[in-house]
Amino acid sequence: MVSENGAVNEDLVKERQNCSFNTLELTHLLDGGEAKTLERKEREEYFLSDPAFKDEVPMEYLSHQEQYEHSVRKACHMFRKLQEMPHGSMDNFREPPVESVAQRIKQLLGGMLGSAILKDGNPLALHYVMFLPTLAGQGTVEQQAYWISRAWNLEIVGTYAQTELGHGTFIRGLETTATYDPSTQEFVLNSPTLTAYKWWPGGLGHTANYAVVVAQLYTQGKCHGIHPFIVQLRDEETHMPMPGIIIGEIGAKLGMNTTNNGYLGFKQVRIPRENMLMKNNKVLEDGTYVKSPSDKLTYGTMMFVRVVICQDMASYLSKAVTIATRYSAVRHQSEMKPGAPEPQVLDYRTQQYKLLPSIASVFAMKFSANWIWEMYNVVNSELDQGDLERLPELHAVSCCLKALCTSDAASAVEIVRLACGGHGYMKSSNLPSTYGLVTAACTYEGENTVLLLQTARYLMKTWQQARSGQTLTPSVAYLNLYSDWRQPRTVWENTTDCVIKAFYQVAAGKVKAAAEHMERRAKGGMTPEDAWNETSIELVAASTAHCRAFIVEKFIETVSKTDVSRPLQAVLCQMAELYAVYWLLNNKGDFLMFSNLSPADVDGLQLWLEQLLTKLRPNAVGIVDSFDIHDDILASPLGAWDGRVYERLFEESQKSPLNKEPVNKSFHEYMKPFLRSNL
Ligand SMILES: Cc1cc2nc3c(=O)[nH]c(=O)nc-3n(C[C@H](O)[C@H](O)[C@H](O)COP(=O)(O)OP(=O)(O)OC[C@H]3O[C@@H](n4cnc5c(N)ncnc54)[C@H](O)[C@@H]3O)c2cc1C
Repeated sequence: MVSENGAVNEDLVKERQNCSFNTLELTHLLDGGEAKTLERKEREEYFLSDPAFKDEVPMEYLSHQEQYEHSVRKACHMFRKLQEMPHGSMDNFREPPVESVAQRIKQLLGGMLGSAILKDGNPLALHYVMFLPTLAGQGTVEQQAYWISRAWNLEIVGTYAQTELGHGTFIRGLETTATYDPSTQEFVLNSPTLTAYKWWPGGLGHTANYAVVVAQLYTQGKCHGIHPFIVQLRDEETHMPMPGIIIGEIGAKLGMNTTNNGYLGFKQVRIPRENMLMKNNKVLEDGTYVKSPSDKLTYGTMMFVRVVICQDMASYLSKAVTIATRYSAVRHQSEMKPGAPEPQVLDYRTQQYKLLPSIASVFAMKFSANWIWEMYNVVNSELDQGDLERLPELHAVSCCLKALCTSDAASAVEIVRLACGGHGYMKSSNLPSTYGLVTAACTYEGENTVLLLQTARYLMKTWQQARSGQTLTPSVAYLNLYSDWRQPRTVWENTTDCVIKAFYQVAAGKVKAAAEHMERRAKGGMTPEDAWNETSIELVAASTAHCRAFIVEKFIETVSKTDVSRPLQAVLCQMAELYAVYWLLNNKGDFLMFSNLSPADVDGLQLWLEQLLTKLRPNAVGIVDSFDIHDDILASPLGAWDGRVYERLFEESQKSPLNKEPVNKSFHEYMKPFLRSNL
């Protein structure tokens, strides 16, 4: 039913009336408390009410070049506003004090506010996300004092240039060289081949004037592997490329078209010795190389970035499911019963199956990101005391969690986009650009398959330890418990305890199978490397099962411990169960093979899934409303709070430049002569 006079759509009004819990309570829970919700809303109001961020013509109708120019304008305005943002207005009466500038920057670059202002990527993002943290993490105290203050005050704009045309994952294979010349105390940077050109860094094309460049270090005739160097790319006044710097943008991509990803080649470019970031390894004036005692210290930044990625994935997905769920409540289609009115598409079981598990995934990602953040802090404080024991475990968990959160988010965004039928294919729905942003994260900061294989390496090691009877660290302790999956089966029960156990049984079974198959290959005469490669499909599957098991466990554990009202508790538990049963049924072969599940139990599980969908259906709109996403952040006619889907879609269509004139000149230039010539 279409609303009159701009009122809220009647279906949405009904949905909201039928919601069984207090949506504000869930909003506060997700934000981390009422004060945080208020802070968020103030921040959103401060930025989103600014007319400088509004587009007269939607960005997608601009040329590539215009899109870039608008993005730079918006990005500069965004960070200027951030600097001017009142810091203390709330300090006097709010505890804890208002968020730090670093937190605000994170919000401005993240999946909510950031993607509302710049839908297709921010050309200044890398300056904050990678350039500054690398200076902080890898520079000496003197280097930090000089470079961080210049970067922080935006006297210079930087990026992080690691990936090359020829190498991404395999960073030891990078070809850019930095050769030390003791006679001038300079490094000479060179790109010996085309494949040595840097390729991908955000902001590199036309935005940054400096970069941290990762290159093979040569001194005294010897290669010491890859190291980071600060290189000036462009003149600070004219922005012209510096001598010997070959620089530009890599071109249009599936998404993120305004991040200005660039290429960079060096022709014997000289930089002072002091521009090598020397917190860990050093080159002395005479060219002597001094190696750091431990290079594990850079793990911290990597892990921090992965946690942030998981949080961002939850944000992007929460936007997509809000759009698709509100639309599904407003959209009526077909006849369920002959002659009956067309139902809301949300009432179709298959539609619920597309939307509700995707909504549940948002919670799963948020809770597991919180959990790994706590683990990160514990392990970091242990590191300060010289205790490195849990570092490999944290590394393994962060790798697979980044991989699953990004790949789940990418498939869920696509599922809910399809759930919006044709309208989901419209750029204006904001679902295509959301997909572009999310799927990129499957590749950057560690390609997902490669990350899962890193977790697998850890699992293979711990598997050997389990076999030799050693006690294992918490996230892999299940390998001790379920190492023998051929032990007699016990009775299956549709309970969360039984389900969690089953996920771990599957993970243990898959770890064991991969380990045994690798061993068998090695015994058959294969080199360990070949055996690894031959077994890698199963290794990736083992990592995935391991990660899914702890996401399920953390989800169920978190909701059972959360102190909330009973109606909300019920909804959260249903979400956690739905998430678990959905993934269980999606992989039932594994569960039949490795857990207590038998074929006779599958019908019961299917019924459980359907019952959960039925229970959650009346709260679907309420749950996405609780995400409390500002209409300007959703930026979608399908998902706005008032549900005026058709009016808004039509309004959006009017923004197409083609509709500015009744007849396009191409009719007279091409069509008419063509049509006439056929007479
Ligand atoms: C949007 C975006 C932004 C980016 N921003 C930056 C940036 O700011 N700075 C920067 O330096 N880089 C950046 N990158 C580059 C990014 O880090 C690399 O794309 C990434 O590391 C993967 O490397 P690759 O593209 O060379 O893929 P490859 O490593 O060539 O991977 C190709 C395929 O080979 C497989 N593969 C590779 N190695 C193995 C292995 N050991 N075992 C099994 N399979 C393997 C992979 O799984 C994949 O399927 C960005 C990339 C994207 C998409």
